Amino acid sequence: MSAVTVMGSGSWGTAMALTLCDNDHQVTLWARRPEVCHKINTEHRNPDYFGDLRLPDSLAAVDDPDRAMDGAEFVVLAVPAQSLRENLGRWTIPDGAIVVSLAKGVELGTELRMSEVITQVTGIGADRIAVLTGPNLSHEIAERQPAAAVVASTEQETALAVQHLFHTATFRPYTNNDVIGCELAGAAKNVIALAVGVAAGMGYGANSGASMITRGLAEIIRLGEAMGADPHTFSGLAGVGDLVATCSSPLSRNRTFGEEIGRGRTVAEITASTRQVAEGVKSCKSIKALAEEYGVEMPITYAVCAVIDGHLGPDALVRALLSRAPKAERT
Ligand SMILES: NC(=O)C1=CN([C@@H]2O[C@H](COP(=O)(O)OP(=O)(O)OC[C@H]3O[C@@H](n4cnc5c(N)ncnc54)[C@H](O)[C@@H]3O)[C@@H](O)[C@H]2O)C=CC1
Ligand SMILES: O=C(CO)COP(=O)(O)O
Repeated sequence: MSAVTVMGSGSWGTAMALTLCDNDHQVTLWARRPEVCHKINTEHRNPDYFGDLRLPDSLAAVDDPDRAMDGAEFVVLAVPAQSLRENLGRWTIPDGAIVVSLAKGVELGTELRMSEVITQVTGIGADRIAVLTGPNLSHEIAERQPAAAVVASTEQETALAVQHLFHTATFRPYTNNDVIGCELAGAAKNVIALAVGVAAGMGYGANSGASMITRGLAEIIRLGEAMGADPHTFSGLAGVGDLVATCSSPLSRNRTFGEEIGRGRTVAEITASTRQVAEGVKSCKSIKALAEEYGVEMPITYAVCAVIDGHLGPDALVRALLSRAPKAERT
């Protein structure tokens, strides 16, 4: 049994906390809002994210970050990507703790991956950081539906420790040492899910979705290879696996956000109507900046940025992609 603290009590932090409780770890969940802590501690529910789902009695919620992390051997970071730097700046991660990053985003302005932000702000070395990613829609995980995942770390011992930490009867993490590929894949698939959602919202069917998923994968691989990722990572759970799950599922916030755009709502309207994060709405810009930096073509990502910025309507997005100059598939 290990002492684990999950920092962030939204959908994914809560689902991972209950998975860790299923493994009999001593789990503390940090929630910003005292009323969320109260509900978790007294009613064993987090209704903003999981309706009536009963959380394990052993799960303790705390609203003070220092108290939440006191004595933690593992600290699991589950706040949105664009808030990670600010939060880490306020927190003190216990000496020696292994840090697990859950956020799927690339920081705006710096274009840093989450593990890089963690090292930059806390000074914690890459050998004590792991990234957990893969096809893991939180509601399915919270219902204990079977799923696989990837734990990536440059340090094999860290990857193995985190794999062991999370491995339950229904949740099966594999290890991987390609942190760049795993993090990039997790962030970039959200952008492709926005595009697939736009097409779905406009009434297009499976052919359009599959075409965007496949060409989306091609542009993610192009960027990944330029950044030094292992191309094999993209045919694994962090790549194709997460891309297919996110782009196909009505549970995906990114796909749903795209669908709403496809139906004619504005980005401002959709953002105002949900408290949940759709990381691709911001990360599309940092991924576009990476594409520019590495000189890689990412037409779907560029078109998504134009739609999010209001420069392109949903129908123009589809036209823009189809009217590009004809080319061979493997380029
Ligand atoms: N929900 C899912 O199915 C999965 C989510 N992820 C990733 O996990 C990360 C967190 O996502 P979710 O938990 O799903 O989001 P969410 O929107 O459900 O919850 C976000 C949580 O962070 C808190 N939060 C928001 N802004 C904050 C700030 N500035 N400072 C501190 N806390 C803040 C919210 O109060 C909430 O507790 C994202 O990067 C997402 O891509 C990864 C895999 C699955
Ligand atoms: O990352 C996810 C599934 O693996 C969750 O996707 P959304 O953030 O689009 O809901």
